[in-house]
Amino acid sequence: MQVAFTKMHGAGNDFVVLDATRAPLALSAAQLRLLADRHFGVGADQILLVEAAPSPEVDFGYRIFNADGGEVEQCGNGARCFVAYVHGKGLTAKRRIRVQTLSGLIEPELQPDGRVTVDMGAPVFDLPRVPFEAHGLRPRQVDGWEQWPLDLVGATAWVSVLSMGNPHAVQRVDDVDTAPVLSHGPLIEHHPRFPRRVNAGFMQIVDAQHIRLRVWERGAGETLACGTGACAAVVAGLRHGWLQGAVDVQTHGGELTISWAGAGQPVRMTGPAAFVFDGTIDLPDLP
Ligand SMILES: N[C@@H](CCC[C@H](N)C(=O)O)C(=O)O
Repeated sequence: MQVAFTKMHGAGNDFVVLDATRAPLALSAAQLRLLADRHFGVGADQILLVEAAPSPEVDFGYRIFNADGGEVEQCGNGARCFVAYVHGKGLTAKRRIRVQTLSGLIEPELQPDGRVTVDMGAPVFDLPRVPFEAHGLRPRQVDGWEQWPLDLVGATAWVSVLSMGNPHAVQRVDDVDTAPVLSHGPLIEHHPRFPRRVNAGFMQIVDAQHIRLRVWERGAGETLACGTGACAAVVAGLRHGWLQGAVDVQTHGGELTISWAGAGQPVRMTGPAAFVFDGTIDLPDLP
């Protein structure tokens, strides 16, 4: 099967974007893994599927698949690339669109300078909805909000737990360059307290308006940036009182700006979205 695609990235978090607005596109998990494979396929952290609006209230449907082929609820950097894609490919003239994801509605808006701002919706702190199994665990209060202990092999990671539509465990570290992202990231991702696995964030506070962040992503490993991870880290930092106002998040792939006005309010994320190239790939039938 010949599949046309567009390669994009948002702050180095890279995507294969597929247009399924005119005809449905059903790819198996193995085909998605091949598309994402950096040696045998195109290469991407996530595959984004652009679909026709599933209801009159929205402009498009948006499905997201991790490099491991699993479908997920939300992708922040992908949301910025999504609006740049539908606008750039002439699928809509609108600069602000309403998009249905698995975890709800988001509203990305293309700015005059080419950057994109996304209303990512409100963060969720209700632990069963993350989902996080806290029974029998004792949290500690740190600067006004709880952190939870995760037993790793020979170590304990204290994490703030929340959902940005997808699950996040954020820990504060002194220095992201020396943080155990590659060794602890996979252990946190697969920790039994997270029944649907989790994205593991490692946040260094530079000052009240700046953080450095690395994220070990569920289903993709460490990426150059994670949009929902940046939102989750800033929300955690604001709740703990370590941050104030709009916060610049420095990742290995670029900078994002995140703001959040408090409980029940949506998180707003601004950052870049870039086209890399268009192509087609001959995808074999893979069950
Ligand atoms: N790169 C993303 C998040 C993609 C999904 C994530 N790995 C998950 O499994 O929840 C972003 O920019 O938010």
